[in-house]
Amino acid sequence: MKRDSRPFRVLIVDDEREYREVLRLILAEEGYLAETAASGFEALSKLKMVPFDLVLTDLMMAGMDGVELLKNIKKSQRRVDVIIITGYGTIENAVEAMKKGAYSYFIKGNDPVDLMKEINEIRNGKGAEHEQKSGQKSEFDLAQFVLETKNKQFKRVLDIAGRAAESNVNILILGETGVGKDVLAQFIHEHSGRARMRFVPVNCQAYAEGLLESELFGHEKGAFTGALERRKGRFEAAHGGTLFLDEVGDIPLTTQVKLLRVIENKKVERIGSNELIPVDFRLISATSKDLAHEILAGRFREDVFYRISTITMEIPPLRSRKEDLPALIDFFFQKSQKEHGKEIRKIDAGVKEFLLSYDYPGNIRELKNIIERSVVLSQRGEILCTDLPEMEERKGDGGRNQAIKLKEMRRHVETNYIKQVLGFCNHNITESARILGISRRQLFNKITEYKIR
Ligand SMILES: Nc1ncnc2c1ncn2[C@@H]1O[C@H](COP(=O)(O)OP(=O)(O)OP(=O)(O)O)[C@@H](O)[C@H]1O
Repeated sequence: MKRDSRPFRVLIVDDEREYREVLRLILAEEGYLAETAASGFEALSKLKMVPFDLVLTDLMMAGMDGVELLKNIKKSQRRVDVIIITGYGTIENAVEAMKKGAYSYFIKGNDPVDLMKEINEIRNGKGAEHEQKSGQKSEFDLAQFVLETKNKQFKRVLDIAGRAAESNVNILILGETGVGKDVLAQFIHEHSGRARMRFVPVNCQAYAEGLLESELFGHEKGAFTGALERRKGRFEAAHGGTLFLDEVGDIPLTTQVKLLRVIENKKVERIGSNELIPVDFRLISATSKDLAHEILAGRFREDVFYRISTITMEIPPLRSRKEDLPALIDFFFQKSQKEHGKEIRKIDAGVKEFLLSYDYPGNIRELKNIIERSVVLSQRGEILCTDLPEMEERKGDGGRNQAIKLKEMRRHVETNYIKQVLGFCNHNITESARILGISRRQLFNKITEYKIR
């Protein structure tokens, strides 16, 4: 939903006349239609008459405070976003207010440029996105996923995820690429007490080392070349909600040290600043790497591992839960037809057989892609074997499998024959090599390779 087709109306509520007037002037200069109210009561009566988009309200006010006002607004006008304005001493209350549906909070005395950015964000539509999060309707639509399973191991994972969601503990999700770690992280967030707040994913693999730190911790203007503006990091963005560190195994060691500090102290320091900003987040991490191996190789810190993995769960690869394939295949066919406006009336028996027996090294992502592509490429409502290049590749694979078998056969025959000759020659290597028609060195190599004793 774009809101910039009509004037964006902001209501400033503060019992301090000077402050609300200054804010009104700044907002007017930025092109907003700003009005003021001196109390929560006045604000509510103005809200009844004028359709405001955003309310900026002071937290501490006589009569009705900012949180009370927020509750009243969310009761009757859920679409109106609210930013809480607060002093340093009352940040905790502002955080509580965010849990009750405030969009964010702004500390009096901070640079108003930050506040303007936040307001712009709301105007540009992110507010609408957030509104979904803070309202009854969830952005993560369970109907978009198959979270029922016939597989014992995955059933257990879902059960643990559901129970762990209610707590605040750090969760580590393991599993091969494409098994649905991201989906499970969102599932946990949506079942937690933080569901109304943000779910902030960070793909740690996607950033160069320095950039990852700035992404996570934020930076001050001029903190490094290219830091043209002050920027909040993802820890701050996840305040009150859930931070999801995807591919956590790819975080460089130096960043891991800093990460550990934030996880332990729940305070973040933007790059180029000494100020410690309190952050309240729930941490979910995921990786497709073998972290035990990474720790042994000196690429992952053991202390970080223990911090992030109070509860660990591993999603099984799709090839080991083939009993779920029929439901998943059906789901992705339905979804793709709807999304691409196509109707599939006939699917080749060979295609079905292939989809049910293929091993999916790319897991659910691969299954989803194969089906989506076949639906997009389908003609006259039919899906043919030729629409699935994976089937052709597999035919080629048949040849490779045969080659492996031949190699095994050769190994078997050679091992037995070498053993016989060695016995016949009383384990004399020179004599055995002569009979076999190979050099001493070649025979040594074969004895080692075939582990002949
Ligand atoms: N249970 C599910 N139901 C429907 N779709 C799913 C399910 N699990 C995963 N998917 C889909 O499969 C794709 C891969 O899922 P996801 O990104 O969660 O995997 P991942 O394990 O996090 O992968 P990576 O390790 O590459 O980050 C996504 O498009 C996702 O929507």
